[in-house]
Amino acid sequence: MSTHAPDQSAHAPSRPSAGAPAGPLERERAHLAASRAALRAMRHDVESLDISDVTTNWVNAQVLQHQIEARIEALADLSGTPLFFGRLDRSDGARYYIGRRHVHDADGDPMVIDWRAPVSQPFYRASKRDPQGVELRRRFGYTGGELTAYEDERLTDPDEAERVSELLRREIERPRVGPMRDIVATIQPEQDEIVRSGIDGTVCVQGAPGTGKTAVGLHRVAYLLYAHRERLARTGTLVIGPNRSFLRYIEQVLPALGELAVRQTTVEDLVTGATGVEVRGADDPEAARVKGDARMAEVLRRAVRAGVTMPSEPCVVVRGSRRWRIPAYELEEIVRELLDRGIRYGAAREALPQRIAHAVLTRMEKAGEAPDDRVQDAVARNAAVKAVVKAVWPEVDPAKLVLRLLSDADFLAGCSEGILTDEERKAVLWAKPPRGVRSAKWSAADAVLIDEAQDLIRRTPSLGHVVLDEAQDLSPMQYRAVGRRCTTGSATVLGDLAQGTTPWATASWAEALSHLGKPDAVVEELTRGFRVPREIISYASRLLPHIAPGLSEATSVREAAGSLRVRQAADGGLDGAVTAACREALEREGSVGLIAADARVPVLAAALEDAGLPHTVLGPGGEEAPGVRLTLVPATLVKGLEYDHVVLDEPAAVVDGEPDERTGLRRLYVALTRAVSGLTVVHAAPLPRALAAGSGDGR
Ligand SMILES: Nc1ncnc2c1ncn2[C@@H]1O[C@H](COP(=O)(O)OP(=O)(O)OP(=O)(O)O)[C@@H](O)[C@H]1O
Repeated sequence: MSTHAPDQSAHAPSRPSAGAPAGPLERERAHLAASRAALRAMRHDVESLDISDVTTNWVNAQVLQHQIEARIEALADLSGTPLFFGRLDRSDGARYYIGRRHVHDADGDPMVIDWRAPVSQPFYRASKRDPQGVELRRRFGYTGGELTAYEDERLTDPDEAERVSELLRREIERPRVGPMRDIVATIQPEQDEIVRSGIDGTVCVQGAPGTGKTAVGLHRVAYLLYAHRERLARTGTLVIGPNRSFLRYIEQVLPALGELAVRQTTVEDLVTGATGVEVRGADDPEAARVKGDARMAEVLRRAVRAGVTMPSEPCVVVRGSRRWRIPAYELEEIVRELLDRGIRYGAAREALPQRIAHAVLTRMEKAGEAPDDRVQDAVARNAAVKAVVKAVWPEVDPAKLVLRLLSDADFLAGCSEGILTDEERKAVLWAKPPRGVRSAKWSAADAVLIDEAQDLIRRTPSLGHVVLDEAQDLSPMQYRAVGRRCTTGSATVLGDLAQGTTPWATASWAEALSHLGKPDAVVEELTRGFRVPREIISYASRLLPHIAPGLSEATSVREAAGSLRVRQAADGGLDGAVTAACREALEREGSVGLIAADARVPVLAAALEDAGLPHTVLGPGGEEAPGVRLTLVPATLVKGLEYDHVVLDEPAAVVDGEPDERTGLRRLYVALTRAVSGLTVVHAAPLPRALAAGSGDGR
């Protein structure tokens, strides 16, 4: 492999003069300029479309105009985003430039191929061992939108050794400012297999911090939208992340890949949106654990059906001069049959009048009448039939039902007999029941219960594909809520068992996938880390035996010696040492994250203020002011995020901020694995034993 850049190459490229034979870099720049011109022409063609002749009415014109505007937007040439990042020369003589989108010339011949097209696949997968018909793979390097370097791999040349791409290293180490970027130019083979796996199967990815799970999940959505655009346009896709600050961090990736219409949400926003309840309360850990337990699904199923009563009176339908009488025992048979069929409560309620009407019609036929469908419909709407339905199979409001379940001890006891213990019932019952659905201080777990109840009444529509990130933190009931949104579709489940910090954190993917309703999903493991330098990941991995003994330690593609510093502050000098570490980090390029136990955030914010260091404090909403490089991040919000330089304040306080030691050490593991280039740990209290142990290097 060889890398060529103006600053390294013996043949520093100069601008080609007209007619002079250009060097390789000039030729590539010329192709870039031609591709940009072709893209402008494609955009111009769409802009100059005249739709006045082809649309017959106003609505069609609006729809078409909207489509055209979307297409124009999609054809924008974003200045900071290179049109292509790679080239493949195949043994059969074909040459393809690989980029974020397809560009063709005036004759329709491709100038740039979409990275998701099948011909692009070898760009990501071909290797010396398996060249896949590729002779040369060229990667391009850009500086500020300018093509400045390229790197070649001759896959069929036996004399050329395989090594880590310099451009990949540079791409990973490019300072982070602002939100997450796409990795389309450097997707690795093991990641590409997940990105391009078929739409019909659910994939679960267990991966250590920084192995690219989030990146892979987002690129998979972009890939599926390309490969199955029509199907997914009909059925929809959804990305679910742990909180709003995380969603803000990732929100630019799909638009940068040309996908503007993918909804991104949290489980909480998903279920509150669907049920219309507002989360204004919080549960204590035990109540939350019980409410999130999968056994609650059966409790709710019983609760929903608890209102069904067996008829004690016959149903008498009067039509003209005749009376038709369905005895109570026959009505009971109908009701039992509907209960046994296990269909949704609401669907059964709609079917009941038709069943009763059918029984009436059977009698009419026996009496020599010849009633048709219209008569059946009329009977089903008869007041006597309606009265039976109302009494026997009452309408159920999901929020009211959950309200009753959590306020009425007898009702809860009846519905949870043999399922919950007395203590568990006590844990979930409201001490002071609210007066109504609106005044109730619903918790996040309550909203999930209401969503489950709603689904028992009416089927939740399924999407085509759902990506679930940081999945290890979901409760079984939350997995069910996500699962019912992809019953007829598929899912990509991403997570790390070692980073689970909820009381109900997933212990095994097999169990999680069964709650999700996808027990046959394939579980893949990613272990090659891209974010965290080797020295830092092995320091953090000291915690692994205590937090997830079964998991293997992540490796790192990057050796960045000197990236880890552990400093003991003098007594009373912690805040000063922390601000000093932040100041040092700010001397370097890139973003700086100061991570601290939530309880320490106000003190540190004041210390930064006193030290005159401009910063933003990350809140649940996730706002980070543009241009401010230092962010103070509460430990509970840092999952999934990353910073070029991390200053970690008082590890012992991070551990103590959690209800138990294992969760505390997991939180610490998350905090220790956010750094791309440097980590400075500052402590006054002794380091947690699991971290200090085995250091052997005087730390
Ligand atoms: N193939 C790649 N090329 C370049 N950068 C990559 C690649 N894969 C991952 N990265 C980068 O590594 C960093 C970590 O990726 P990502 O956040 O997706 O990891 P993760 O596994 O979700 O981490 P965590 O478990 O901490 O949430 C990101 O900056 C991402 O852009």
